[in-house]
Amino acid sequence: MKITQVKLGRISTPLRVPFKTALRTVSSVEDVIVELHTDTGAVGYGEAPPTGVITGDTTGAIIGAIRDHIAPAILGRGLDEFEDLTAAVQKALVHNTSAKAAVDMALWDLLGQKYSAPVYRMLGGARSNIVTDITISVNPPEEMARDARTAIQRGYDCLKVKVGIDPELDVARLAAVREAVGKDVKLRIDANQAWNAKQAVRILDQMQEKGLDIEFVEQPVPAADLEGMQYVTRHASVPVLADESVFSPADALRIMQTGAADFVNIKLMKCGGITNALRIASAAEVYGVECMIGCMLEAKISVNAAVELACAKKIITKVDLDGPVLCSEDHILGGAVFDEKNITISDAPGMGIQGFVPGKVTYLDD
Ligand SMILES: C[C@H](N)C(=O)N[C@@H](CCC(=O)O)C(=O)O
Ligand SMILES: [Mg+2]
Repeated sequence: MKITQVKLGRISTPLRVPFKTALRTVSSVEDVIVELHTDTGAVGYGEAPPTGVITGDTTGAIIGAIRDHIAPAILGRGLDEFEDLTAAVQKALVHNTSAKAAVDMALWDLLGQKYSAPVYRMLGGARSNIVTDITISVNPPEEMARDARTAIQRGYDCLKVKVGIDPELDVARLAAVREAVGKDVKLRIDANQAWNAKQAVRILDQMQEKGLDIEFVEQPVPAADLEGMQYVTRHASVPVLADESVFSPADALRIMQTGAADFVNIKLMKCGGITNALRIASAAEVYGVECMIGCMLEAKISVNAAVELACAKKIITKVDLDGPVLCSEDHILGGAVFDEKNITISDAPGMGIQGFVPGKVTYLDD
């Protein structure tokens, strides 16, 4: 099986409600789509969203990185040299992790198709169902309470609550959400780097003193502030999960070796795909650090790839793969079934993606 064409396209999917974090507000998911065509007729699918505020990747940069750097490194090469192919993707240029992730997942999709096996089974096959949380955007407390009630009505029992805009409102936000959902719903919070270390400890302690029962806090402090993160991990009454501080396997190792966080969030868009995500998962197994599998605002191809990883590895104990259920439409055929919180993996070879609803992708060469 040889790669004969790297085809790029764009797809836009509206969100049910605007998605708001301490870093950005958006009302649609905008993705670059990758198709790796082969001489056997098999097609590998990949996807990358431009999450500039976290990865630095823009739509233009993702397209340029794949078209001008990554595609020339893999075109004409065969799947038999899989390890060299995945290495060529990572070595084609520095940074640009979203572009690398899109191509890397398409290569894994092809590998599974070549050997007629679902990717999650090739990687470990720990389970075939997972349960995701759903994100509540950061807004005034009463609006967040309303959104939390809607999520409960949709069947979710674990909410990831965004905080960090006007931090003085954050305790009131969580109090409103807890009151709206009752005591049996899990609440985890994501500050997206908005606090400083001392402020984080104060806010988290206030939340726990009020009995708000927070499962963990995600990325309380700026990505580069590992000392701050370690301070929060040591002093706060709530466990800490590192997100924006962990891009590469080396970042993950540093966090694990220094105890700067209790858990790490693996996202394909930060680490450059399944290949590096597996390295992070292996390090986590060695250090006994549980992982979350997360996503950016992504549609179903790349979240489906993350589902493959989550279903393969038991060290992934927390799931934040709500991209598809935040969308009001699904333009992608095949892959995992996203039935609100319940995600069931496809048992088709590769990653099970079958293409797109006609007319929804704008191909760049057309
Ligand atoms: C969508 C997911 N639940 C999430 O919150 N992901 C990111 C932010 C993604 C984005 O801005 O696109 C996170 O910080 O965990
Ligand atoms: Mg996060």
